[in-house]
Amino acid sequence: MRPLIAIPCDIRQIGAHPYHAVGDKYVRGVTDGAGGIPWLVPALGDGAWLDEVVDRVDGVMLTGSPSNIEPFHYHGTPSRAGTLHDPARDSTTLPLIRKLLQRGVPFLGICRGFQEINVAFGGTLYQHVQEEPGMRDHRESPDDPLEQQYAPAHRVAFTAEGLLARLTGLKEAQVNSLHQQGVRELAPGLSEEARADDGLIEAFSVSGAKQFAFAVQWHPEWRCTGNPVSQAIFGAFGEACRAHQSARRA
Ligand SMILES: N[C@@H](CCC(=O)NCCCC(=O)O)C(=O)O
Repeated sequence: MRPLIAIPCDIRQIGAHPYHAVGDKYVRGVTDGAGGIPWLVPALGDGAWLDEVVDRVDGVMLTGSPSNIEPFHYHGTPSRAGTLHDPARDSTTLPLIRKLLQRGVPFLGICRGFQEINVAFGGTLYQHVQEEPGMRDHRESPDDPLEQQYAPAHRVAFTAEGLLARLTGLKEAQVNSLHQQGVRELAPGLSEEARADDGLIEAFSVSGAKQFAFAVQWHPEWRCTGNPVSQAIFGAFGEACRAHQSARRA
């Protein structure tokens, strides 16, 4: 049996109606990268139903999204006019992350998901990384073809003897970059796993977690089977989900 891996949805407006949605590349990261069965979980907020989700799943993947976390969650200044938010997603994923840690469910965070884990643990974010002194512009050019948007954009150095270094056997990698927010203060309890040349934290794990609890600012789900670092990340996540599945059934 393949492990059941939950993917919390965004709310996307399509025509006149809001939809609960997850991008295809994330679904394929779960099927092709982690070897799991994806379960798209609607963004319905916290409640007893979320505890039941946590009880039933073998792992959770938190995706990227164009929307930004509402800054009051990290005591940030209000967003600029026109910023895209997704309060339904915030009110689902932030409590979910805390429940996952308590219940030992493996999780992988990507881009917005990486930022959510930091915020859920009490960290803060830069709202516009490119405006910080010495920081590069980490945004993609939205008019470029997808091939170019997801092409390697900059180097990240892996923390010596960290999880990424152990999983890949590498000291560094070139990664894609499609975000404008980023970790300002890393939350207590998180350990840095990779950093860009401008100093931005690009990956972390939860210190001392019993389960796989890891996140990256870049997008390993993009064509994950063609990239050795992405394969290592999804492979380890899938293995952790299978171990949790076995433990749940024992
Ligand atoms: N909005 C945040 C997070 C950026 C992010 O997750 N981008 C991915 C967009 C494409 C997708 O849906 O995968 C920021 O700007 O930092």
